[in-house]
Amino acid sequence: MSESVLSLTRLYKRFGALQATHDVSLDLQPGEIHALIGPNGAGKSTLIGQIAGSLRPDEGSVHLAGKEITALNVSQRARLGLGRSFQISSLAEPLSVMRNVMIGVQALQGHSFRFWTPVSRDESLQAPAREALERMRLGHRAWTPVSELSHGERRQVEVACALALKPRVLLLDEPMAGLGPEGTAQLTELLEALKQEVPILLIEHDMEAVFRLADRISVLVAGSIIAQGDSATIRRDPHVREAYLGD
Ligand SMILES: Nc1ncnc2c1ncn2[C@@H]1O[C@H](COP(=O)(O)OP(=O)(O)OP(=O)(O)O)[C@@H](O)[C@H]1O
Repeated sequence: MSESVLSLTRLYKRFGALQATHDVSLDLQPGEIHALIGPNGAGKSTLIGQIAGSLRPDEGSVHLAGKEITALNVSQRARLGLGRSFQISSLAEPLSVMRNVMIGVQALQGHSFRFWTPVSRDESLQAPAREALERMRLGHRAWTPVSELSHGERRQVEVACALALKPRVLLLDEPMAGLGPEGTAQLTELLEALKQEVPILLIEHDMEAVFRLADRISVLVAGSIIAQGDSATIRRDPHVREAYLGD
């Protein structure tokens, strides 16, 4: 196997008496989509926090492209290539799609204002934003206000915001939530095309999308990984069926 782009090693996180993650290890290989699934309260958000840097694990380590990032904060991790989209949309509704993506690039580049070039014409912000929008097939909507987009298009903009920062890894938190069948099918197709360039850790409740997209699946129940494997293995695992999928 090639070297992992992202690896979590024996992560523990406790809130008072509650062990929210318990000895969680998983990794993400180049070119793959690794899905993390589990019932409500399983610890998925807690794990995402430990990967993204908003929560510090009590024990264990996180490596990105071979470098230990366990002690780094959210923006340091983002600069090293940890890209993420959020469960709750953070787009600015009145602004154009392009402007929303550019704001993200600007924040990462660390120049919040410039003397000579108006932000809207700054090519160092526009070029990566445009490229990310093209990859999400949203080039034709670049100058449309976000308020006029469909729910599915907003999700694509959110992924574009993460992509414009040229991440090594994408962490996607329930990207299919609230999408109809058409939006889900379109995003599924886009993510399938994207994974060769940027491996994806996908947290998702839509099991049809997970089984279609994921090269590997980890099942988190009550803070512990109870099974890991490809779709076929996970579908027939008796513990997973009992704890999560139902019979
Ligand atoms: N800051 C916190 N303080 C105390 N308990 C917490 C905190 N964050 C999460 N928990 C608890 O940890 C457990 C795991 O929660 P978490 O939100 O990580 O699960 P989840 O799998 O993301 O759930 P969902 O799918 O509903 O979002 C839950 O019992 C939750 O109540």
